[in-house]
Parts: sequence; C-alpha cells; structure tokens
Amino acid sequence: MAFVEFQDVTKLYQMGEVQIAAADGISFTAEQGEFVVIVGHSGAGKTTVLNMLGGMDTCTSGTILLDGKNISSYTPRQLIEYRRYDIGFVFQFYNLVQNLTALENVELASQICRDPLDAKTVLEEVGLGSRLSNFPAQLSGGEQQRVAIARAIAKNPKLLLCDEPTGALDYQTGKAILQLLQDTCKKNGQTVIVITHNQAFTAIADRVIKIKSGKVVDIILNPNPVSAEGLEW
Ligand SMILES: Nc1ncnc2c1ncn2[C@@H]1O[C@H](COP(=O)(O)OP(=O)(O)OP(=O)(O)O)[C@@H](O)[C@H]1O
Repeated sequence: MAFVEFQDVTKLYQMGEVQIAAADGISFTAEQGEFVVIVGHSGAGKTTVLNMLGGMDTCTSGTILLDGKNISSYTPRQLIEYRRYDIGFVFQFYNLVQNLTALENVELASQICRDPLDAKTVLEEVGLGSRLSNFPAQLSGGEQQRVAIARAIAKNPKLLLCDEPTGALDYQTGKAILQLLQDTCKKNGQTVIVITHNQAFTAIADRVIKIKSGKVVDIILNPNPVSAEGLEW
C-alpha cells in the first residue's frame, strides 16, 4: 500500500440544475518521502484535491488513504485531529498571525501537537535564526513564507501540503522557497505535495500528477529531479 492513495475520488457540486465535477474519478498514489507536484490550469481541480487530502473538505465518493488510514471515512471530529496532528499546511499568502513574532507563530502551532519539533531550531533551519522576535510586518514576503514553512514543519506532520507556495513571491525568492521545500523533503524524509499551475516546477518533483477538468491526465515518475536552484521559468 502506498503512503498516499486516491482511489477513484469524486467531488461534485450542485449549482442549481448544473452539476460540477471538481474531481471526476481521481486516482493516484505517492510514496513516503517523495516530493510530489500536482499541476494543472486554473479550475483543473488542484485545490479540491489538496483540500480533500488535507481533511478540509470531504469527497462525494471514492477512497482517500494516508499512511494506511481511510481518511475519507473520518467523522468531522476525526478530521479536526487529522488536520491538527498529521498535516502541515503552507499557503500562498502565508496566513501568519500578525501580532505574534516569528517564534510565537511557530510555537503556537507546535503547542497543539503531540510530538512537535523545537520552534527555535526549526526557524534556524529555515534561515531565520536572527529574526525570531520580528513580527510578520517586519519580514519580507519570502521571510514570511519561511516562517509559514517552519510553522508547518514544527508540527512534525506526516504530510506537508503546499498551495501555490511561491504564488505571491518574486522569481528569485520563489526559487529559494522551492529549494527550502525540496531540502526539507530530502533531508528529513518529509513527504511534500505542492500544487501549482506552473509546469516548470514539475522538473524538481519525484512524481508529477497532471490534472485537467477534474481528471488525472498523466502521472510521471522523475528518477533525476533537478535542484530547485537550477530551475528556469
Ligand atoms: N464550492 C464550490 N462550488 C461550486 N464549484 C466549485 C466549488 N469549488 C470549486 N468549484 C469548481 O470546481 C472546479 C475545480 O476548482 P479548483 O479550485 O479545485 O481548481 P484549481 O485547479 O485549484 O484552480 P485555481 O488554480 O484557479 O485555484 C472549478 O470549476 C471550480 O469552479
């Protein structure tokens, strides 16, 4: 059994008379420690897949497994625990608490976890050891995203889910953030899933899942992914 399994997953929305299949029979797997890129155009269904995998949304039919657990059968209460303990989230716009320092933002997340990593150590690892007592407004976009990544990593989650993590950043900063995510995956054996519309990011992935109109159109295994630093787009 794979670490992540989507088995014929659908997500249907009823809009008056019209039914929209945001996910239309999606199946894929991912192994532990892989860097996975889910790529597709706007409206392809990427966020829908990420939200279902992250326990923020439920599927209409099909089965979603993480580490052998059938999360698609979880109750709302079980999903709260799943989001809290098993998943680290990284969003496009960082979602930091503005009146807490970088350190406090990371500590806030780790306080609610069973087996968190040390907040200061993780911030040092993402290159922010000298900015611990800065507030988000005193940090650049790239630095804020590093705090957000540290916050996700410090939870010591089974899976790191990243929704367009470079979407609000300039080219060089975006590359550095991708490199940080790639390093986190490789050094810590952390399974990382990134969703993006940017085809260029597929070169850094161990596994690429291409989706279009709610369906998987291609799955590519990449035996020699390039380093994010060497990426051009
Ligand atoms: N709550 C909802 N109600 C109705 N339709 C929805 C809802 N959420 C998503 N959809 C539809 O499902 C499809 C997939 O949306 P989704 O947000 O997953 O795409 P995406 O690939 O993440 O797009 P983007 O890159 O623009 O964020 C779209 O056609 C969208 O309009």
